[in-house]
Amino acid sequence: MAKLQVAIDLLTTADALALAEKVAPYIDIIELGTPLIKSEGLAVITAMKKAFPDKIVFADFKTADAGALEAEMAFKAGADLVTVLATTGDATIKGAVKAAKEHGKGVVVDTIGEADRVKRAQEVTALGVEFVELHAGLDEQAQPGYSIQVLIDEAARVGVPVSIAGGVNINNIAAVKKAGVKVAVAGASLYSTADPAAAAKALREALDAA
Ligand SMILES: O=C(CO)[C@H](O)[C@H](O)COP(=O)(O)O
Repeated sequence: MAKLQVAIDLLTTADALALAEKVAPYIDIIELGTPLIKSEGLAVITAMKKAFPDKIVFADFKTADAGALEAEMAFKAGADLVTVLATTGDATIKGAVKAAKEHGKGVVVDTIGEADRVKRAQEVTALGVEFVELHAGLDEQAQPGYSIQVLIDEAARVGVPVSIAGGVNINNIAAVKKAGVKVAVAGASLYSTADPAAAAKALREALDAA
């Protein structure tokens, strides 16, 4: 069964907690977005884990260096998963994985900016990461002609555990699921809507549909 992850790209802990409260019944993973962590610091991770101890808390650090140190910071603050960039060297990913093993936690590799997402996903899976995020970031999504279909096609052929992030919404969630993802990540389609709880419920139902 695929998991549903809410990506919280808001800027305050209060707003993040309020959104999490609304969508919590329908989601498995709470992602604290990179701008949120830069705005509020590690304290937002601790606050979220304290408020939702049964959810998987995902710290979107997008680490590019000092993998062990940064992963350690995230885990000590309460994160269950932390992201490292696919574009960084294997040594950084290995360092984060080592810290994860020591804490009983996990590393997710984010392919944002990676030229060959499929090849890199296969390479880094061998380093012991939990799964790889096939990701088109917010700036890439804003480019003319962007379509999430490219990520869906990659997920269908990659052959290793992946999530998709890059504009997941109610119109494409069935195709995202059909591609065999481990996790579907939804950000703007939840936090930018008037009724995040209803939107999360609809995504959950679509994901769980046979
Ligand atoms: O990590 C991110 C941007 O770097 C976003 O959280 C991710 O792209 C998911 O959000 P959305 O569904 O709005 O694309």
